[in-house]
Amino acid sequence: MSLVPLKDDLPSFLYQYLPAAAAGNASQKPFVTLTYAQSLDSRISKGKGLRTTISHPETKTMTHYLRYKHDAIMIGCGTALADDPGLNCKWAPAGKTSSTSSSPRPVIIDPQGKWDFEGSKMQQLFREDAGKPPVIVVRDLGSILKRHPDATYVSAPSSPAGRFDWLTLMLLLKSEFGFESIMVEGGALVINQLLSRPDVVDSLIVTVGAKYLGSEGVEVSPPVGEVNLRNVQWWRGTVDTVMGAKLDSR
Ligand SMILES: NC(=O)c1ccc[n+]([C@@H]2O[C@H](COP(=O)([O-])OP(=O)(O)OC[C@H]3O[C@@H](n4cnc5c(N)ncnc54)[C@H](O)[C@@H]3O)[C@@H](O)[C@H]2O)c1
Ligand SMILES: Nc1nc(=O)c(N)c(NC[C@H](O)[C@H](O)[C@H](O)COP(=O)(O)O)[nH]1
Repeated sequence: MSLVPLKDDLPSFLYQYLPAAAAGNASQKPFVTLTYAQSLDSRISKGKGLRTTISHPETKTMTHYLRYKHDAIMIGCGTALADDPGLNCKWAPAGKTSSTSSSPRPVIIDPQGKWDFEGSKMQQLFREDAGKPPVIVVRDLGSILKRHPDATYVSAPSSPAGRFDWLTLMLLLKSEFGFESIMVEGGALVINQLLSRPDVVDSLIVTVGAKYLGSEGVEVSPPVGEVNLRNVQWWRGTVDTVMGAKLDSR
């Protein structure tokens, strides 16, 4: 499925929130952009396991533009299992065509190795030379039941409860794979943790769709309570709005 054209004013609106704006900053950590689409009632899907369209076609194109600007795209395995996402980039600058090389490398946070690359949309795109194969972050390489030869598995240190620390994880992904920029697309569990990590997240880009998804929907609401933002700007599209911001560390 092809994308509608990128709105002319989006690149300048987005610029300060993208990795290029931080080029030259000598950081051990990759540039991390947290981005997702939510309804007016702060839901990112209609219900657990239900893939739900929130973005208007023009903000969907924006998401692919964001993918173009990052080395890697990260999701939790809840999203991989629910949505079977492709995670490639279908946007290209004028006069160019999208390709595998312009797609970010998918990174799946899957401590117990529940998601299988075999039979996935990601595998289909990889076979069609339209997307890169994923890096799958697990807790213990020895415990994965089905290993796929085209996927790369990496283990990360975890807490006794099985949680990875985000900063450690991002540093590991940069040192092992050379990712200078990582776009995190969700889902809720991942977003809710990262909203309180200004030490990890460099930019926040949220699409707000003009719809409600109801109380059964998967909610974004950080458990830590109040999260303050700075450098806030809004872009207004035909139906959606997009907020660009930085997490406030104070
Ligand atoms: N609208 C959007 O922009 C958007 C984006 C992504 C996903 N979604 C929706 O979100 C829903 C999925 O969200 P979710 O919260 O169920 O799943 P998720 O994608 O956040 O994945 C959760 C899983 O990731 C792993 N994980 C997360 N944090 C971890 C950590 N610190 N250490 C180790 N493992 C960790 C765990 O296995 C956990 O069960 C789906 O319905 C999907 O459609 C919407
Ligand atoms: N920007 C955005 N708007 C939406 O309305 C929506 N539902 C998502 N959801 C993000 C989630 O991660 C999806 O699984 C991937 O966006 C699917 O990716 P593909 O299109 O298959 O490449 N993201």
